[in-house]
Amino acid sequence: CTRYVLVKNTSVRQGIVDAVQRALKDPKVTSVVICGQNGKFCGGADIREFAGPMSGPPLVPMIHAIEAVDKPVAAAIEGVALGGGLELALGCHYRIAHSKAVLGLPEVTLGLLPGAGGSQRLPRLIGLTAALDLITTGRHVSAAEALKLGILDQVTDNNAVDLAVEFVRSVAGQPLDSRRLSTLPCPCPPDVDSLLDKVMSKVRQRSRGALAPVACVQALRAAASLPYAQGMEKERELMATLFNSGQARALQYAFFSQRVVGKWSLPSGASWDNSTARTISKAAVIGLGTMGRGIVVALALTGISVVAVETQEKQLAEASRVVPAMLQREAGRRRLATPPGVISFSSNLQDVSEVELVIEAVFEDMSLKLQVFKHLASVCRPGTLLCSNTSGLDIDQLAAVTQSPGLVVGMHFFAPAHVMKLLEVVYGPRSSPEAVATAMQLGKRMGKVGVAVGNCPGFVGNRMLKPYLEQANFLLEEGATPQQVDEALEEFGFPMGVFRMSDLSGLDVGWRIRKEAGLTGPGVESTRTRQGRRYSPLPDQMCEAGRLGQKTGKGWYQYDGPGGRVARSDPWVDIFLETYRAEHGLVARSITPEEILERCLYALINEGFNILQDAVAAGPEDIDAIYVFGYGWPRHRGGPMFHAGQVGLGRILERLNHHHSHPDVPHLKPSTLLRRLVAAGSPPVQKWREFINKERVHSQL
Ligand SMILES: CCC/C=C/C(=O)SCCNC(=O)CCNC(=O)[C@H](O)C(C)(C)COP(=O)([O-])OP(=O)([O-])OC[C@H]1O[C@@H](n2cnc3c(N)ncnc32)[C@H](O)[C@@H]1OP(=O)([O-])[O-]
Repeated sequence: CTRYVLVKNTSVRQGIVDAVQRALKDPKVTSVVICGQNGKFCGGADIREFAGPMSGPPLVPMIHAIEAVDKPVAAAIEGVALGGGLELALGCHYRIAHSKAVLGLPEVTLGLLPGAGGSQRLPRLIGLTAALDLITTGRHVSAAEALKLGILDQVTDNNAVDLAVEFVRSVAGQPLDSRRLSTLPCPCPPDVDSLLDKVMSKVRQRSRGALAPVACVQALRAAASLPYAQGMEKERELMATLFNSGQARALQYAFFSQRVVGKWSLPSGASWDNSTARTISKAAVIGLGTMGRGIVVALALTGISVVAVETQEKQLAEASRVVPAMLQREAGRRRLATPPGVISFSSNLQDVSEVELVIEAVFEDMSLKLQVFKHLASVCRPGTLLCSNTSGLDIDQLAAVTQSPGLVVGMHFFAPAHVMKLLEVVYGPRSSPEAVATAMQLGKRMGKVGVAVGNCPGFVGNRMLKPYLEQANFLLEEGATPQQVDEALEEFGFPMGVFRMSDLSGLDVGWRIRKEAGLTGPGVESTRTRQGRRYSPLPDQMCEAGRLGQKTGKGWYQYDGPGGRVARSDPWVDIFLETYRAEHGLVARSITPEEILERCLYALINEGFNILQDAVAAGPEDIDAIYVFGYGWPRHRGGPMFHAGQVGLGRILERLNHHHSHPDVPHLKPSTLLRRLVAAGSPPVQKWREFINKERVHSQL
């Protein structure tokens, strides 16, 4: 048995073919072990290669050739065996892995299916039911789980390559027929059709409009019902359709944008590679409402010790009971051991004096937050980082009441904070690179996708949401129903339309903010123009009628009772809208789903261009990551800015101009950046950063 170590570069496939051929010809070689380099088996195909024509030997025949070899071939899996990497291992006769290795077929997350025989070999190895789970979710599995599922033959805590060499030597000369997966039948449960139908409806529901999960189920149906060669033909056909779809491009863009945002930079020139983060081991959270509790759990899961402070005794008692259970549940969900005794509860702000970082998560009220920050500035030791979990308040104003404004940043979590992946790290004009780097690193430790954003009302996510919500309300005034608007948005791929979402989060949240902004409340005249802009008082009137959403059992929809989850249309809302229109002399017209999407989504996208223009976000990837990870934007549509590129910037500009010129649909004035991009020939989204920087240098923005 001779070892041929494979080169790790773009010619990996050629390397494998050459090495296997040499091994076959060499009479001294009785068996073969395929391993990776530097402790990594293979992360799969290079996703960047998908944009151009593939070079080198194709994967499918290469894997077939390996499977057909009449000397035993084992894959020695260290690090990762993902996508094409695992498909290669499935072509080997044996698979031996290190206990820390991770395996999976994540192609579905890139808009593809395991198109190098994976959709046909994996079910033959582990059965249809388990293969459906792995392939339609794309989830990674540990070596221990892979062993249990039957993907692996052996797992070791020692050197996997050494064990694989020993193993293949021990089986040399034994018959290999039963090890060639393509020749085996696919183990299926008796009710195979009903299983496939159930999984199909589940994937359709989970990722509405996404093509890849559906194609994965179709490929697995072929594995269950057709001979291997025909199954491969089906796999090839489905792969070709997916490969050329806009969805695959969108999902591959989303893969890279998730990584691009980690390489943050600020307008000052500070960036991820020239700023030093502090490592935090002790933190505090102030305020144990829904957000605070989730943040405590997210911190505790990283092993950071947390002082959880709540001054209201009743709330504190409840949090002390609920938070440990939340921690245990979340640790279980992530298959982690529950970190022991890392949380201490207190009603005394004085108890945060020894921590290195504080996250304030009190009620969204500036005067309350200012009070807390003043108090923290006097209690904490010098050098403590002070962060605010605000969803849109001015970070600079908070920084101004502390002795070290450079150590103040926003950490905007999304509810539930221990589950949702997005974290907006908000830097004010005085935030230091060290503070931003620390918050970003802390977010990464918590498993978040952190995006550094500038300080402005609503930051990126909520600032873009505002025109989107406005247009949705205007559409109700003009004749749409909440169901029509929601259905159009859900058809587009959002898990929930805007009104269903508003019912879930509570209509009073926005009502309070509008009252604080002087847009509604006692003494404010009930007109459709406020502070010089078109305004819809519909959501305020819903709140005044006590319809706060699910929590009151009534909102834009009706529910079975307070806390009910199933939304049903409510004739009360129809009458309410008719009365409102009559009072204001509005004549309901028929509104198409296309108009709903244009008005809501293009308004949001237009604000995205304004945000890029104002340098509140460093690039379109930042906005797209925020919307995909925090606002339910369908991942298979890449994000709002990517989507704008797919639709065509010229088309977006033309439709915005069209709606803007309509006398009763203001606020849709196209952004200067959008106009300039169109004038420059609509460059692809990957070129926008460069374009914006050039325009800025030439003072065109
Ligand atoms: C017929 C064909 C059938 C086959 C299909 C497939 O195989 S589909 C593929 C199926 N495979 C997958 O879906 C696996 C996708 N990859 C992953 O899940 C993770 O990267 C990881 C678990 C391998 C490592 O996680 P980690 O946290 O340790 O590291 P990290 O995530 O930060 O990445 C480090 C750098 O590597 C880059 N890069 C990584 N992978 C690829 C790639 N395949 N390609 C290109 N680039 C890739 C990544 O962009 C980053 O670059 P940067 O920003 O430094 O310039």
